[in-house]
Amino acid sequence: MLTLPGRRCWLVANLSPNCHPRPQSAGRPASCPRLHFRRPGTIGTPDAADPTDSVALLSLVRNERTSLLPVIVGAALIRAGRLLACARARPPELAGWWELPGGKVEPGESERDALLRECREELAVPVIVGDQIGPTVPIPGREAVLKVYLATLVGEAEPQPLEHAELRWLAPDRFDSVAWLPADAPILAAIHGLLPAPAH
Ligand SMILES: Nc1nc2c([nH]c(=O)n2[C@H]2C[C@H](O)[C@@H](COP(=O)(O)OP(=O)(O)OP(=O)(O)O)O2)c(=O)[nH]1
Repeated sequence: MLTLPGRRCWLVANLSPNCHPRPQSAGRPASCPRLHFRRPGTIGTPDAADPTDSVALLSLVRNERTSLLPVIVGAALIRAGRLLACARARPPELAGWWELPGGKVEPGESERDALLRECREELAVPVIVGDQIGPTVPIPGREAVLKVYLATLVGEAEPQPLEHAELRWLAPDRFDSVAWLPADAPILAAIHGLLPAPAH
């Protein structure tokens, strides 16, 4: 059960496997029998949902099946068994820490589109975005979560550090040669498990 800022209601989720969402159709907004609204203090049959709230909330809940927190997306760009690591240049408190390229998902943007945009803005390269890798991780000190997707470069273009201090391609046995932002740790472990050990 969730409460929503500015909404004086509960959002109740029915997790029964027999409960299926109804798609949007002409003249009728999308609705989902899994989700109902109840005013505080009410029990029993759910209230009829306000359709405006319903659509807004469904888009939040359906937003890539994530939490209601804002999402920071990162790209695990892999080439020849190596991962692209990027040293932050700003703000001062994050400068020098290493991360995956990416950033905030803008309102109305899908997570994949945000990654395409961020890779263009930060690295000047087109990419193909694959599946999410590793867990969705809360970012310490921020009301946001980090989600990382596998990605591959399109064509021969070399990523440029347009917004970062430095870029490095790291083999799995060199992941710990740089200081990663703490939220990345479980995701790096998942990427590590995916890549073959380098031949020496
Ligand atoms: N891009 C990226 N951000 C990460 C990672 N790990 C991690 O904790 N973060 C944190 C650092 C920042 O607090 C936040 C990303 O914010 P940001 O300021 O880079 O996002 P942005 O580029 O969209 O924002 P802006 O500066 O353009 O306003 O997520 C990561 O691997 N990649």
